[in-house]
Amino acid sequence: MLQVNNLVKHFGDIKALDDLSFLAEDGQITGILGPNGAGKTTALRVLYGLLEAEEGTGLINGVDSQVSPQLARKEIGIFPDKFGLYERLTAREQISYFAGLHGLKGKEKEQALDDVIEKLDIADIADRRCEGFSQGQRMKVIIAQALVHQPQNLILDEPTRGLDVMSTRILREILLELKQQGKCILFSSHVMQEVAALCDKVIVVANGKVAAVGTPQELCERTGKTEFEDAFVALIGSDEGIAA
Ligand SMILES: Nc1ncnc2c1ncn2[C@@H]1O[C@H](COP(=O)(O)OP(=O)(O)OP(=O)(O)O)[C@@H](O)[C@H]1O
Repeated sequence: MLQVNNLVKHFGDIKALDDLSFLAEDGQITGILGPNGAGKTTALRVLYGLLEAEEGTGLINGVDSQVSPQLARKEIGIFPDKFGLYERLTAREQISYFAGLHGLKGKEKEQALDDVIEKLDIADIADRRCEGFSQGQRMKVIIAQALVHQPQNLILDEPTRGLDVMSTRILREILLELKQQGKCILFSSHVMQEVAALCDKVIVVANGKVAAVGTPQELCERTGKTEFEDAFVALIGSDEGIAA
């Protein structure tokens, strides 16, 4: 379970988070949808303890990520907004590096690597250097490194940005499978259809605040619209910075 309570964060004069609170539950895919600059990345960074908010808390399975970052990170996997692979490492070495960062060693680490490589169906590329990997292969390696320590929660920041159609489809299937396993998945997006198609709950964020929370259908009903896109515009007054 992932929760932020009353987050306030400024960058100079910019109020990036303005009393932001939300909850992402186990066994669900929760989407944060908002235009450019809404505060999505800032909120996720506070949640995984990379950034300190002036007010409020970020909780991972109830553990405050500022107070107990090590404990909190055990239960969190991160798919960052900008990712790169170490081109000279093999996929297995890359994933192993992240397993090591999470304190896995020896036989336990080897078993975790074998498990995640099997789960993501990347045995055929596991011992190849990452240079030359396709987008889909890269995406799977990044997911594997996020999941190798078997966290309960997965946070993805704009995961489909720059991905081709095939890789996006594979990623969606992986997220749905993780949801079936009872994991808590939280992802940010500014792509409306993606959020509408995948999410059990949508948190609409604008100007560092929550503008609305609900299933895509609930948000349509609440605004009296049949299309999610129209509901979104009704909720935040504009669709600038949002992709259909
Ligand atoms: N390190 C920083 N220094 C200065 N301003 C920042 C910094 N990080 C974020 N901001 C500002 O805080 C606000 C929220 O930014 P944030 O990146 O959280 O938005 P976002 O919703 O993730 O946007 P996008 O969809 O464009 O990634 C923006 O006005 C942004 O310019």
